Amino acid sequence: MTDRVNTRELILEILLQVTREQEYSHIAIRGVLDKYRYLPKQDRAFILRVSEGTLERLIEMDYMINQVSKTKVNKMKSVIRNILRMGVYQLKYMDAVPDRAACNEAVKLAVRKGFGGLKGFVNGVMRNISRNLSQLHFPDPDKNPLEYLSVQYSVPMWLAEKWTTDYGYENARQSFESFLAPSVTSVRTNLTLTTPEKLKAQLLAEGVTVLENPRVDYGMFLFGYDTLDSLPSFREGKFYVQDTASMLAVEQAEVSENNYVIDVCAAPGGKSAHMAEKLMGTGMVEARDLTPYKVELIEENIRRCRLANMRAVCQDALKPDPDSMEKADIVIADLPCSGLGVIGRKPDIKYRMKPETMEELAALQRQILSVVHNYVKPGGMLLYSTCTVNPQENEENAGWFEKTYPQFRLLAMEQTFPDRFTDGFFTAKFKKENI
Ligand SMILES: C[S@@+](CC[C@H](N)C(=O)[O-])C[C@H]1O[C@@H](n2cnc3c(N)ncnc32)[C@H](O)[C@@H]1O
Repeated sequence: MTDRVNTRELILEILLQVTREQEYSHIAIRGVLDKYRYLPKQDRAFILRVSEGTLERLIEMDYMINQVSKTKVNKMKSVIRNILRMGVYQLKYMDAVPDRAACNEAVKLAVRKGFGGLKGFVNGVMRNISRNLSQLHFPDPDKNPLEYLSVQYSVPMWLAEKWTTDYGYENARQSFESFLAPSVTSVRTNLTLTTPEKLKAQLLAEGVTVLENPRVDYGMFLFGYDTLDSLPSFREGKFYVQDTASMLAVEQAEVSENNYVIDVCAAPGGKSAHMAEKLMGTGMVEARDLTPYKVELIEENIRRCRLANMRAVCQDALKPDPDSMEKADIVIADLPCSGLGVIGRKPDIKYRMKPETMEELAALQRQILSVVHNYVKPGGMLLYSTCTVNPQENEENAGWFEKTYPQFRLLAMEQTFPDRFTDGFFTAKFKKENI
């Protein structure tokens, strides 16, 4: 490892940004990896592995530390708490890091960050866990099944309880387990610019490992690349990073030539771009979002994917737009949600989301739906979707919508649960009767 930059200090920086400053984990990690692009691949892989792994397993790390430390984790200084968490992660999950190195580096980092007075404490906790790793106890799955789920898969108790109540214990267990599996990059071929065969050949030539997506013939999973920006195929717009469940949601909309589509909450533009690509240069997709920053993200994707039949517009979905009344063949309402289906890619969601926020989000979704359904033409479609797994935001909202707006008929509704290759996702497709 290079000694000009201390990789563990960068990992600590990421953990502090996420746990203290409430930064999103993928943004904090990406920020550091982008800034230190010049580091050797091995160092960057270490930063990614330890920061992602520690953040995914915070509850388990705290449970272990609390067994050996008189000062409980929630009473520790945040720097010390996070040094211990990342140190214990290395002890438990990284055989390639010798225990002695994990302990020594944790102590050195505490000193470097101005906590020399606590070096004995850090040393004591780390060495105690290292010596007794196999003797630490964990909740018994038979006696305390919910506590077991919470600690084993690092999910808060309320979420273990709620998911078990809503969908059953085994579904909860499998979903939580899938959140901890290494995440994959799922991509969709831009069929307006290339074919899956040609894209695959180009990616292989760029040194990427490619696995075909068995559920979508233009989808693939990519492994073994450094950053997407470093791939010419990405910069040339030949593929878009998109989860399988999102691709299947767009397939449901049955877009046809010359359709006018309004996507009311569109940034960064994944579903809109997919729609525009399916229109093969015809029709128009209007991709709207709340802020100029979000609109710029959409515009970047329009440029990169070279889509002439898509435009980005700044528009609050809660404010009725008189010019759009009954104009759209398809309205996409992929609304802000609790995001429980994407915890595998964004682990901080499981620590931040609260039941009361989920209630607020379910109410916000109803408010947005009650405005944007007006944009659908008679005979047109409304596609409601979320990337969450929560009956209140999903089936209950779909049921509420059908009851409140009887001119819409529910054609199909699907909840997918997360697995290693797919997010948890919900779609409900409605048709506006031709009356
Ligand atoms: C789930 S994301 C959309 C993802 C997008 N459909 C895609 O596939 O790439 C929800 C989006 O809703 C936007 N949003 C939240 N409140 C909004 C509002 N009142 N009006 C418009 N957009 C809003 C957020 O900025 C966010 O970009």
